[in-house]
Amino acid sequence: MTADTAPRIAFLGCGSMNESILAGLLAAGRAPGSVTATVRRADRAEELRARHGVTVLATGEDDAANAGAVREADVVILGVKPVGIVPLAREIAPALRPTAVVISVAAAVSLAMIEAELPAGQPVVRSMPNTPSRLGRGVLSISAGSSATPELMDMARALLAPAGTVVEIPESQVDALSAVSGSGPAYAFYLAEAMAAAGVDLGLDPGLSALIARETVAGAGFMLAEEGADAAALRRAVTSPNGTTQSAIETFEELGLQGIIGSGARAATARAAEITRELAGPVS
Ligand SMILES: NC(=O)C1=CN([C@@H]2O[C@H](COP(=O)(O)OP(=O)(O)OC[C@H]3O[C@@H](n4cnc5c(N)ncnc54)[C@H](O)[C@@H]3O)[C@@H](O)[C@H]2O)C=CC1
Ligand SMILES: O=C(O)[C@@H]1CCC=N1
Repeated sequence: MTADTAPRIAFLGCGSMNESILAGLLAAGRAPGSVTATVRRADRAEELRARHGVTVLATGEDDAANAGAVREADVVILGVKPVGIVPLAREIAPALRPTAVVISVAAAVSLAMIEAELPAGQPVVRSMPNTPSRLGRGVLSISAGSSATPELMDMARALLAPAGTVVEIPESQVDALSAVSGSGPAYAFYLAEAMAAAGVDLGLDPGLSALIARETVAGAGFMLAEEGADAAALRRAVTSPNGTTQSAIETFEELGLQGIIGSGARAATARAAEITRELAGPVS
């Protein structure tokens, strides 16, 4: 895709999440010239320019950086912390092209909260991505705002597809999806940390234990990524009857690990709802 034909994208707030999507799109061939990003700090802007070759504006240097980035954009991806989304939408509203699609990747900020700040009819999409988007292996949900037509959702799907698997869901399911795939990479990394700690406990050198835990979770991830993979079947293939793995899995079951993971996911959705309430402010 050349910079001339590709939709022009503005990434507003380019931290952990938006940089992951940006990197995924660039790795798949998107032209750096079709992208502008904004961040707060000049040193972070320089880092992103050096790493990705895209235009990056720093709000710390230029108050009008966000407005400047969106003026020519066909797609605007809001990637600041949830508390910053509504003020950012308000800030860019006068500079948006009427046809520009605004995609928010923020947890807990509803389509209605964003739409309320934008000109009537501005198309808005809510997305819940995850950081493996950087490798083109993300999961990215999309949910349509009130002015997002099916054609526009097809466009959003095609735009994000190079970053990973795109699934369209009703907005009511975003918090649940976020508890599985949005936060999920952290659960997998946490598992790798726990396995490394277990190895050290069993007497392994810490460096060796970290290496084998990391490579094992990554290797298992590659197997899960194969066409038609089934997590339970893959697990059974490792678990010899009356063998060592069976002992480990039975211990996990006895200690209620599945329930613990369920509780963690429920806590994530509860926190999302709580942040939404905090952002909405006191009901008068
Ligand atoms: N980190 C993750 O794995 C995921 C994050 N998200 C969502 O993505 C959003 C961003 O999260 P992270 O990337 O983790 O945060 P982050 O703190 O790494 O990135 C935020 C970036 O926004 C910049 N920023 C803040 N205010 C700005 C403004 N007014 N104008 C321009 N730039 C501004 C900051 O300088 C920073 O670079 C959040 O709303 C979060 O809910 C969603 C899914 C996964
Ligand atoms: O932790 C968070 O709030 C964000 C949303 C999903 C992943 N990270």
